[in-house]
Amino acid sequence: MTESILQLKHLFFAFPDKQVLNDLNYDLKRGDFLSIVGENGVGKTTLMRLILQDLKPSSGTLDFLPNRQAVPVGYVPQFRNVDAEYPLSIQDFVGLNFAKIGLPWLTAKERRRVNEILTETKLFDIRRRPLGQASGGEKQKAYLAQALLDRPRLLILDESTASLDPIAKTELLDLVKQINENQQLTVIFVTHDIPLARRYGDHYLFLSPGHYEAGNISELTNEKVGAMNNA
Ligand SMILES: Nc1ncnc2c1ncn2[C@@H]1O[C@H](COP(=O)(O)OP(=O)(O)OP(=O)(O)O)[C@@H](O)[C@H]1O
Repeated sequence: MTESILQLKHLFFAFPDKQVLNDLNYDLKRGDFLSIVGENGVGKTTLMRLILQDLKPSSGTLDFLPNRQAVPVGYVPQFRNVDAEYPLSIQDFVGLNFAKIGLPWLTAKERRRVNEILTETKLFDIRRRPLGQASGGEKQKAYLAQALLDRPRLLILDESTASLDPIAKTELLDLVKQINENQQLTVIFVTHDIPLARRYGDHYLFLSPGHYEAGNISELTNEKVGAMNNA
């Protein structure tokens, strides 16, 4: 049986003036590609903040297995444009996570890892291009490369494809799916795009106010999306 890497049990979360998550239960398995969908304001970002331990559950548990240290988490944010004057090259940007205060250069081993990840994300040939002059899709791939540098076991794509053009969306998600399948990287893909959620996900978690549903991606039918959104 596939091992679990994250278990949510009776998870409740409320901001002082707003109940957001109600008794959420989910068992995330290693190597799964989980699409999380739901309308604006249902709590998708809140759930990511709980997983990233930026917020604490009001009650219930959220456990990494076998423990938190064993599950490094990578995070790719929503696309934000980088100023055209941004001075770092793509390779320096990707290597930023290795930079240490007072020691701004990388060791040979770190440089090798940066090159490996640039190759894996198909950025190697344009590694010297200033990030500010890269296309939207290339910038987002650079964020992906940065998130993969430390070999996460769980990758969160937090609306990371929103505002990319259709080709860039497909390129980014094809890359992630390849790594997901070849390296058993577990992926959480938060999106408003139901067709993309279906195309890449193995399972889905559909959040709606005060309610949720989860299942195999084939069960995420148009009828279900309509019914959940009107519930
Ligand atoms: N810091 C906060 N304090 C109080 N309420 C908050 C805070 N952050 C979010 N909320 C509220 O909690 C609810 C869930 O917000 P959240 O951002 O998790 O939703 P979401 O599903 O990610 O929405 P979207 O799809 O628009 O990104 C919303 O009603 C939001 O207004």
